[in-house]
Order: sequence, then C-alpha cells, then structure tokens
Amino acid sequence: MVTLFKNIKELVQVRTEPISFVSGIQMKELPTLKNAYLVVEDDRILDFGLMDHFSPIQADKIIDATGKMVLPTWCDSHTHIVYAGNREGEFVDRINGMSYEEIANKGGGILNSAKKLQKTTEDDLYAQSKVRLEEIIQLGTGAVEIKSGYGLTEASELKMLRVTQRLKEHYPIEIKATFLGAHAVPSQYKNNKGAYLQMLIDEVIPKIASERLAEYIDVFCETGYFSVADTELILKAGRKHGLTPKIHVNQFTAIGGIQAGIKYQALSVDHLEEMRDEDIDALKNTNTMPVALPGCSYFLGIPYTPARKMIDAGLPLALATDYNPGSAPSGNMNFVISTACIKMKMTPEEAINAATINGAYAMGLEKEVGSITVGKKANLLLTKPMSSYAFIPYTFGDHQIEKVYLQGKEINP
Ligand SMILES: N=CN[C@@H](CCC(=O)O)C(=O)O
Ligand SMILES: [Zn+2]
Repeated sequence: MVTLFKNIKELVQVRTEPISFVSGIQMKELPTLKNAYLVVEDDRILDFGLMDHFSPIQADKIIDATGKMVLPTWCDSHTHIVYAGNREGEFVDRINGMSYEEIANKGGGILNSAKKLQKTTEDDLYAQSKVRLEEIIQLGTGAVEIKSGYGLTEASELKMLRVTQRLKEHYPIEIKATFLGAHAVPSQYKNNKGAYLQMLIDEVIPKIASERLAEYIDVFCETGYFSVADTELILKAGRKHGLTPKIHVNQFTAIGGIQAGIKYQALSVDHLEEMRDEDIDALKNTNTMPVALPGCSYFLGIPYTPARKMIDAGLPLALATDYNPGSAPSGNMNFVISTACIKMKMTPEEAINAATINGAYAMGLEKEVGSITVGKKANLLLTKPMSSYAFIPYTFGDHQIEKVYLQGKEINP
C-alpha cells in the first residue's frame, strides 16, 4: 500500500541523516521543507522531497495537503495512563487550600489510586485505560511510555503491566512499559520501607524481567517517598535484570536524585521543577535526557522546569504529559507544547523538537519515530490549514490536528 501526501505546505522535522536527539542551540533548529511531498509504503516513510523535484508515482491513495502541515506524531515519554478511577475530590480539596503533600499524608494521593486499582479487575482496568489511549492518539500522540506504580503489591503491579502489554498488542501506537513499584510506600509497610524495597528487589523485579513486562525501571526519588540510597538500590536491581532507569526526580525537592540517575546511566530524569546549578552541571555531556512535565506544574501550581536555563546551558530537553489522576489528568501533548512556549519560554522550534525527536530518545525509540526520516515508522500528523507551525502552540487549549496516521494508516475517530 503506497500513500502519497502532495502539496504539503510545510513538512516539519525533516531529518535526512538520522539523529538521536538535539541539545542546546541545536534545539532552535527545526528543519522543514516548504511545498513538499511525502511517500509512505505500508507502515514506513519511503521518500520525501520538494514538489518541484517530484516525479509521478503509482500510489494507492493520494492526499492533497494544500495549506496544511505534516509532522511526525508527538512522542509522550512519561505517562501513568493505566489507572483506576479518578481523584477529582482531591482536586477540589486543593482548591479549598489543602496541599498535595497534606492530601498524600492523609492516605490520599498515590495510595488513594492504589486502593482503587487493587479493587479493579484486569479487564476493567484495561477498559478504563484504553479510553485514555484512544484519546491521546486522537490528540496526535504516536509513541507513549506507560508506568506501573498504582498497584504497590506484586499482584497489582503485574496487573498494571499486563494491561499495558494488552494495549501494546491491540493498538498501532508505539508503547514502552516502565516498572514503578517504588512510587510510594504502601500503608502496610509504613514503618518498614526497607522490607517493601527488599520485596520489590527479591520478588517483583525478577518476575517482571523474566516475563518481559517492562523495559524500564522508575523510582519516585523525593523527600517523604524514596531517598537517593533507596533509589540506587532499586536502579541497581533493575539494571541487573536488564531494566534501564528512567526516574522521577527534583519535583518538590532537590536531593541528589539526578546524580544517582546519571550514575546508573538513566535514559531520562523527569520532572525537574526544582533544579540547582549543580544538577544542571551534572547533566552536561551525559546520555541522560532531562524531561519536563509542564502539565503537572500547571495543575499543581508548582514551578515550571527552568527550560531556558537548561537549554542555554547546552542541555537537551524533552516534553511529556505525565498523564495521571493526581498531578496531571491530561494527556494532551498540544497543550504541553503550548504551555512550554508560554510559561517556559521555549520557542516553537524547541518545543516541537522536545515533543518529537527528544521524546522519542527518552523512550529508546529514536530510530523508529520522532522525525520525518526515510525508513522510520509513518506515524504522522496532518494539520488543519495554517499559516505557520507557530500556530500550533499559539492556539493553546485547542489543537490543530486534522488527521493522525499510525504505521501509515489513517486513524478514525
Ligand atoms: N510524582 C510522582 N508521581 C506522579 C503523580 C502521582 C499521583 O499523584 O498520582 C507524577 O509524576 O506526578
Ligand atoms: Zn510521573
């Protein structure tokens, strides 16, 4: 099956030479072709170029993209979309003055979601989660990472990861799974966090690795949750079983988690709302991708990741939604990109690079998605007509996507 997109007003994020990610000043460059064509064969990008150089081909389907843009789909490298129920009650409690921390200390927060999930059957959890997956696909996401971490028992953590596995089997979107058993200390281990960690290390991690239920290992490294020493224990055990670290760090406090992540060659360090100069320095010249989650900052009213300072220091940056029931109940990458431009002062070029190629890298998918490159998956966005791609972040709270294609096929709403 050959599909031809012709008369594309602007083909965005064109990379002839494959790249892994962009950092620092390179993030301001977003290569495009104006008045372009793109050829897709089956699930892959076969060819692209300027309309002026186009020689007619035999295509099964022709899409006239006059006035419209084509981009690679968004790469959302940090989500928790497999969860049960919602927490709008806590949202109202926060409006009425309670803090996220106070709610968590009263058994709300992550433990509240764990209680709900433990009581939910695997089939019901799948049914609830697939709605969110379908929703983010419609919003232009073509690759997503999904974490466990609302189970907090062996059975429920495995249930979450099996649901993620089932989503992988049933949907054309790229999915990577992360084990986040060390997301919060369950109440039954309240006074014995060490025993919980030991149980994760001795029983759960080996099982997940042997059943190939996750590619990555995560820890919520934060004051009141898991210390740097706890984080290192889990990352070490994960590494031993072939799970690569991607961790939650520096959300509320900076305690040295970034350095621990780098020590264990984390693929990404995520959140980073609280960054010290030494944290920025530690990330320089590493292969670890910093990931900002502006939807969480927006929803909780906490600081935004200092993107300007980080990029100006030469670092790369990826953007993700953090879609979860407690701190970011939205999987809308279009909103994340707008918010990054408006609140973090990223340029549209930087934000689009952060939401495509850098996001792909933060999931180990940079060879498959994240740019318009021959041989990559044809996971594409066709926009509504627009004058320039800056219109995408400019129209915050809305989206400009007319159609989404995954593996070369149009996704019907
Ligand atoms: N910070 C830790 N975990 C999630 C939110 C957890 C929750 O409140 O349910 C996050 O990334 O923001
Ligand atoms: Zn998260």
